[in-house]
Amino acid sequence: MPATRLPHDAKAGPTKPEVRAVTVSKLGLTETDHFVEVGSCTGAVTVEAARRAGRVTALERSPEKLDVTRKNLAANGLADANIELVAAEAPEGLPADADALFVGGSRNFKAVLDHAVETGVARVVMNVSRLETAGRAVEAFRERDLLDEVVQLQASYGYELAGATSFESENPVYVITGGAGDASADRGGVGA
Ligand SMILES: C[S@@+](CC[C@H](N)C(=O)[O-])C[C@H]1O[C@@H](n2cnc3c(N)ncnc32)[C@H](O)[C@@H]1O
Repeated sequence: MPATRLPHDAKAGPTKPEVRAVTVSKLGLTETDHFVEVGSCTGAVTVEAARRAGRVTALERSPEKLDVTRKNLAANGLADANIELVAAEAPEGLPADADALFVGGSRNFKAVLDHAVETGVARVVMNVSRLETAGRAVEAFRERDLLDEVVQLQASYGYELAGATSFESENPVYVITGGAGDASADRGGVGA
């Protein structure tokens, strides 16, 4: 896969490359999938998902940020890909035929998860950085029988200090994974 270029920036993004790698892996995207994203912001995840999924719908409540998504998709040669960009605050605007859903923005997340259950989304991944929101999100997955696992990721980046290598740490991110239906074993779920 080519490296993801993000020449256009937006507040609250981008998701770090290491977190994107795990997120996209958990989503298990294939070329027949309709991938849906809530909160595309810089489009960092949108770009990587669009290289794997057959169809993409990206929702972003901020029209300015949606424009950043659009520009970064173009910067990665994906301007003509099968991607629909929707300026809406989910659950408004969510399609009913998603195979894989990534919740990158947490507003209304319970209603978003309700929609995932109602429409039988096979793979759902939600990334959360704030502890309290992570706790509520895990509960919401569990209450809806969506939960497979929770992974806490924390990357530290090495930099040179006095001729040696020291590390600068990023905030941890909670990657909550699951899905509707009986596909837990296929997703490698551990029944968290
Ligand atoms: C943490 S950022 C996502 C970062 C993104 N994954 C990236 O790499 O740039 C969260 C984004 O979700 C958007 N958002 C939050 N809740 C939303 C909702 N219910 N519907 C649509 N967008 C939402 C916010 O406007 C914000 O741009």
